[in-house]
Amino acid sequence: MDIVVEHLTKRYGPQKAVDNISFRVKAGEVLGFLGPNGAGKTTTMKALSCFIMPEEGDVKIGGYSIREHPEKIKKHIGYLPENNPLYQDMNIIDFLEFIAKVHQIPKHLIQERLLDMVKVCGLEGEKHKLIRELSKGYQQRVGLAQALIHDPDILILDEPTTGLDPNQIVEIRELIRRIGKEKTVILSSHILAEVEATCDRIMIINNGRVIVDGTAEELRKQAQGNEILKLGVSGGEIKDIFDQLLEIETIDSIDLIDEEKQLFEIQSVPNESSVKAIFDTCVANNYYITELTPIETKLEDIFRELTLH
Ligand SMILES: Nc1ncnc2c1ncn2[C@@H]1O[C@H](COP(=O)(O)OP(=O)(O)OP(=O)(O)O)[C@@H](O)[C@H]1O
Repeated sequence: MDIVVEHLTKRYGPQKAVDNISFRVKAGEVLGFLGPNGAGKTTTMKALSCFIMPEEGDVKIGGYSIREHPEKIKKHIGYLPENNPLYQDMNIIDFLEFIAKVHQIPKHLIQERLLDMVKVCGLEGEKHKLIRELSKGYQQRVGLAQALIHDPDILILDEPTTGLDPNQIVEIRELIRRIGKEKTVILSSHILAEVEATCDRIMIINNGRVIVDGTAEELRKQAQGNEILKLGVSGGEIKDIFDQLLEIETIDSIDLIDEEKQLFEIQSVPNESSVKAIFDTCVANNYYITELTPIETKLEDIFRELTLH
């Protein structure tokens, strides 16, 4: 089921929380919304889940508009809100049964769905505990189970790992990845590693606008443009090596980064690789390469560069 967002705008008073956002999500895709605090991620997710109505623009899910058919759309969406509100004094089974009834799942199917969710979300050992007795990681699993109980095609997860310890984060990410094999997933985060580890595609949002949209690899390419290599060469005088490398036409600049280890940082001209020419030059001069590795622009740097303005 595809999601099509067209010119979505939501204002709170004079402020545009979401400002003319348009994008598409294909069925089966896992999309990460990334952005600093207040960027507009939650507002966009609420509009997609029909919890708020935008002033302008539209969202179409499976061809249905949120303006005309919110009830139809809600049946296809599972939503895990920020801070995962749960009824603390219910046990897991009672809570999930309650949510199943809210979704009007036929009575004779509820038991089977409950057991399914307990299994999928790894809640077997805890299912009779009260929600307030659960660890945060398990509470988050219950949040996922309630979002999935009506078997929606689309899952919208607002900061699903916030407040979890590193082990719990890994577990929830694995669970999302597993679920993402069968469903369209949109999740938000301000942690880059999170979206990189979980999502097929990343959208960076800032001040209510989409400023970048692509795979992690595309983002890196877009940001760095040129090949950057870390090169270590021995078997010759550093000045001679430097001069020989300068002869290579595809090399744009060379920096000496460690004199003792004879390490250089090499930047190639746009759209060219210098790897083969470096290798040939070293062989021709009886130098030997101690290191040759591409330097990737860190997504952290790209994120900071794009959202600090
Ligand atoms: N109910 C509201 N009333 C007034 N302003 C709001 C309301 N909800 C959100 N905003 C404002 O809209 C902007 C976008 O908020 P939103 O919650 O969508 O951002 P976010 O990217 O999800 O941020 P965070 O990562 O901090 O959760 C913020 O400036 C926020 O203060």
